[in-house]
Amino acid sequence: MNIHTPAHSLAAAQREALTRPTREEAEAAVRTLLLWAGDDPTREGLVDTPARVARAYEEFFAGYETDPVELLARSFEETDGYDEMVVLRDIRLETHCEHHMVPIIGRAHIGYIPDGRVVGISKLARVLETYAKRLQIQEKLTAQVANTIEQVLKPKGVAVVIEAQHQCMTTRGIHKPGVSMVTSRMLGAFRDDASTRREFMAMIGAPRGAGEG
Ligand SMILES: Nc1nc2c(ncn2[C@@H]2O[C@H](COP(=O)(O)OP(=O)(O)OP(=O)(O)O)[C@@H](O)[C@H]2O)c(=O)[nH]1
Ligand SMILES: [Zn+2]
Repeated sequence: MNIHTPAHSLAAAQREALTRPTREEAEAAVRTLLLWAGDDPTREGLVDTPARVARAYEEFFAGYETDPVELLARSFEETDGYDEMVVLRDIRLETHCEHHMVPIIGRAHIGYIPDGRVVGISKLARVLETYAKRLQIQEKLTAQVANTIEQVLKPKGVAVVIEAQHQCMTTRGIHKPGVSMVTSRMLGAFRDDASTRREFMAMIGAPRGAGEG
């Protein structure tokens, strides 16, 4: 695969090479996991669980079916020259860790400085949601959201900060509840100009240290 393949199409291209199992095969896999956990998949409480899990997976991983670039396709130019920062803060984030397939729960903050065009503000949250409904690591999710906004909208700058708790660290393994991971991706003016970055950090009430360096 060409290294210049845009991030948003990577998952789609990779998936083309894969054969999707049938619903029955997916449910059979869940039955195997129930047995592996040590339970009896034929008992009353579990007999419908494979179907429920398959439906839940359709919801958790619906983001493979959506092209985030299309979400940003409609933009508006009648802004009377508005060229200040636009920030969407405290967007609830739910995604799944690609290592353990357990939830990562947190908040995201997205900012950009328009260059003649603005986008419907809900679309920024939709871009986040599309990438979040795929298996993720937080760094990749952060970069994908910022890169997509930059590629499509071509603004003067894009900033994305994500703070999240990883259940693979809170409910298993190292068991450290209360620990958040903070990631940021700064592009354009947010990367080049410290005062722009500080203004964004102040607007989102950023955790100390986020986005610096
Ligand atoms: N960088 C990064 N690491 C993550 C993320 N989500 C989970 N991880 C880490 O991925 C690593 C996977 O490490 P492994 O040693 O392969 O797996 P493991 O034996 O289950 O690791 P432990 O969680 O330490 O028990 C762990 O350190 C997780 O904490 C993420 O979004 N970003
Ligand atoms: Zn994990």
